Amino acid sequence: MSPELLEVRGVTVSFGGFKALQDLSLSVQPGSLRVLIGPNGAGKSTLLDTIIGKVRPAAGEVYFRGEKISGLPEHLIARRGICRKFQAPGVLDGLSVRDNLRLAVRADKGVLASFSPRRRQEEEARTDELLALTGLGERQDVMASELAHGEKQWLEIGMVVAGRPALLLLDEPTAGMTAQETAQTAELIRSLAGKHAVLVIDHDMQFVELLAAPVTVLHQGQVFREGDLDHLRNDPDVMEIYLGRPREAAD
Ligand SMILES: Nc1ncnc2c1ncn2[C@@H]1O[C@H](COP(=O)(O)OP(=O)(O)OP(=O)(O)O)[C@@H](O)[C@H]1O
Repeated sequence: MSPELLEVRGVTVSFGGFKALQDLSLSVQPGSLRVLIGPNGAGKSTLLDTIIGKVRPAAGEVYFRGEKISGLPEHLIARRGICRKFQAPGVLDGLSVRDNLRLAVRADKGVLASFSPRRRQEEEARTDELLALTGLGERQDVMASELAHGEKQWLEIGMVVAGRPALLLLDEPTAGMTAQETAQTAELIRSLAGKHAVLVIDHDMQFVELLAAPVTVLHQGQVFREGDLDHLRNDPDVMEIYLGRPREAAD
């Protein structure tokens, strides 16, 4: 039995004649944190689209907990425990932070569950946990519409986590954030690892550094390198493809 949570095996994705992913293989272990980087058009978003079932591979398969999921419809893949942030129910601006999180907890447990007093208590306890996780405890009574950009992103992450995904996919979670918000987001994501496997795409190298996780570099639809950021940053071939300029210029 494979110890991997997710296994992408030899996946090729074609758009017309163009291969956005070419015989790509990658695996993610339970509770691990991994970062995907690569130049524009490397295939990062296409890879996430393929994992969640939005895009079907022309060749190769995706396995989750040892079972083949490629070819399944998106909602069935989501039900198995894979969630990409934008698939989650959106934040309701007219509700408080706490009410938004409680709704997400309730959606996870099922509507009928909230009628039992014991379940109501569990719901509140889980909501408290998510407030602590997202660092939004002091903001719990604030309307979502009043939140700063970073806080809203943390709320969204909290709402996704309410569904207890085994694998969480985050596409540029720090876009538009201040340096301080970015640092807090890195801390939040690191605290998710262990309980959830997390695969993060980002272009912001300071953020990637703060995540302190193994990095996979994609290039032209293939895995180009894997390793830690320090190592990759000193790899002239990575510099060349990542900066899109000849090695001499990068030097
Ligand atoms: N639906 C589509 N139809 C045709 N081509 C597509 C489609 N989606 C992506 N592509 C192409 O596939 C390649 C990979 O795109 P993808 O968005 O996965 O790259 P990326 O690494 O996420 O890039 P970025 O960092 O710019 O978001 C690009 O050349 C893109 O133009």
